[in-house]
Amino acid sequence: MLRLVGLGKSYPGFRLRVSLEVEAGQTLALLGPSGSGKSTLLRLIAGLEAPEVGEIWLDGSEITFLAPEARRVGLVFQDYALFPHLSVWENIAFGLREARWDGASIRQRLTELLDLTHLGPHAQKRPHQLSGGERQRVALARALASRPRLLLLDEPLGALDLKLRNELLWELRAILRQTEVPTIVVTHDQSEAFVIADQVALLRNGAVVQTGSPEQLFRNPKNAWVAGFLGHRNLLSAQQSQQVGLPARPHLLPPEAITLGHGEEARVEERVFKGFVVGLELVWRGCRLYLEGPELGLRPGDTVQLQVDWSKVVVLEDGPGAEHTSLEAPRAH
Ligand SMILES: Nc1ncnc2c1ncn2[C@@H]1O[C@H](COP(=O)(O)OP(=O)(O)OP(=O)(O)O)[C@@H](O)[C@H]1O
Repeated sequence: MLRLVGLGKSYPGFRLRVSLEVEAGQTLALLGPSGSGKSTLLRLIAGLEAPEVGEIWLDGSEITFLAPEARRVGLVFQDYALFPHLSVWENIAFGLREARWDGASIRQRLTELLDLTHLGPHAQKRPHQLSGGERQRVALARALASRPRLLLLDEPLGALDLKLRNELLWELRAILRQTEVPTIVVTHDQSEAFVIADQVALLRNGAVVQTGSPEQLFRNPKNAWVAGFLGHRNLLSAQQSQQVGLPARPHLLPPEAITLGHGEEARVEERVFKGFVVGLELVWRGCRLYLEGPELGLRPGDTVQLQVDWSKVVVLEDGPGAEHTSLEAPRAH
């Protein structure tokens, strides 16, 4: 198990302070906008940088100032950093040879890893003869080879195109589920974090804003910033909340709180075709709401009945830094 206690590092205009825990066998996604400190935190844990304050504990012993190679931490970088002149087999075996494993143990470990990552048929190829996804799996197998106590992945799907990312996301999830090694994955993509991770830590300006399982975070975001970053749309300010009859503090109307087809009248302002779903922008009690769902044949100017289940409305924390700024959201909807 990994435990970070008040771990801190500063750069001009930036200050990181983080306390976190990752349990054995769990995958934690470090999610946050660009510049929030994800890579800095990963570098501190890997020992590539020294912290100014705080402690790092791994399996009950402190490793805060241990040399990187003494930490038994497996690292996968965004560009995979494979050795171009070595075969898949040799890339994966490299660290084991350095650590003076005997030939029979190396062969046995390699067989296990090639099996786990389905790379058997590619064992004799060089990196340039592999697809992006295969290269990613080689990097993963290499990081896992010497049985690390912790696995760190920095934007593991970052370099790949969208279609491949989706495929590999599921492969990565399956491989991580099969390994007992606690893992930290850095990503700025909420959907990626949700597929891979058991726990998500949401980072902003060098601090953890909220941690929890993907469902906990999505269903109970702490404030409008968290909700907005996770892709929620129907965020009401204190004033808008009052306007629709709620107490004067920020609220979230999650999709499951809104049903169409009965209730009060709302006006359709915009309709956008998104492939599997249709997005509708509605005006209800003077507030704009956005909903996605199956095609209902509605067009701008139409009216539709809308009902809010008030028991499903989420109360959000107020205060400085809690508000949602769309510039930091991971992507436009
Ligand atoms: N070596 C360094 N010297 C000075 N400032 C640095 C250094 N490394 C990072 N920073 C600053 O620290 C802050 C956090 O950077 P970091 O790379 O950890 O963010 P990130 O969340 O990983 O961002 P991204 O998603 O863009 O990779 C940024 O403001 C960055 O400019």
